[in-house]
Amino acid sequence: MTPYTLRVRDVHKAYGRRRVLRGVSLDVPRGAVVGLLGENGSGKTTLVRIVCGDLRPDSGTVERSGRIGYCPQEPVLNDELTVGQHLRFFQVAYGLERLARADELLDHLECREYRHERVGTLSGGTRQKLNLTIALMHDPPVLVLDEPYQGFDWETYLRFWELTKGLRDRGRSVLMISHLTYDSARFDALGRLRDGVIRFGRGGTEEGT
Ligand SMILES: Nc1ncnc2c1ncn2[C@@H]1O[C@H](COP(=O)(O)OP(=O)(O)OP(=O)(O)O)[C@@H](O)[C@H]1O
Repeated sequence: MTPYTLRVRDVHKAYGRRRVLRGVSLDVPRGAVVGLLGENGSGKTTLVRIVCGDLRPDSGTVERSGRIGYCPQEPVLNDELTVGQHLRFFQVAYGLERLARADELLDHLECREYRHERVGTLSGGTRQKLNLTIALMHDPPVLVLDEPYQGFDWETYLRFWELTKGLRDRGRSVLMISHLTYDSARFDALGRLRDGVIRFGRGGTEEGT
């Protein structure tokens, strides 16, 4: 069995003449949390979309074992539906028998009380908690989180990292886009996307954007 649950090799992607990715390679081992930094427009979202299978690379390969959980930067939620209705929708989409993991996540993020609220009435931080819950509720082996703590207050931010530690301990592989300099020590490895390629340092050794 491969020690990697996500492996990206020599990925290239251009939009017309703009060559955004010029040979990106990346491994996310089991039980590792890998951070990805990069300036605005460096190609992070392009790479994430390719990893998730939402966009085809011009060349190169992406291998991943099993399902993926994707937490996009902009929550894709329906304002007219309640939190609970979103969870039921994704329960069916993911083919889950029960919502036990979703309930656990809502409890951990302290937002179970919003279960019957329409999403259109929620604060930005609470919408983001739901966004994250949806990405994690089917407990996939590979997670791609695009600035997952946007809008979180400090307590929730710390809870988020407790949650991430739990994912690491259970052997999940996490690729996380981050913009925060003080985050860097929390990653097992940290890559910076610049000029179309990723250069790696160990977590805690790389400067922020
Ligand atoms: N669909 C598209 N068509 C043409 N150009 C695109 C498209 N998507 C992205 N780009 C361009 O590709 C480059 C990389 O964009 P991308 O969104 O991947 O960067 P990013 O690192 O995620 O940026 P940010 O930090 O601002 O979110 C940018 O110059 C952007 O304008």
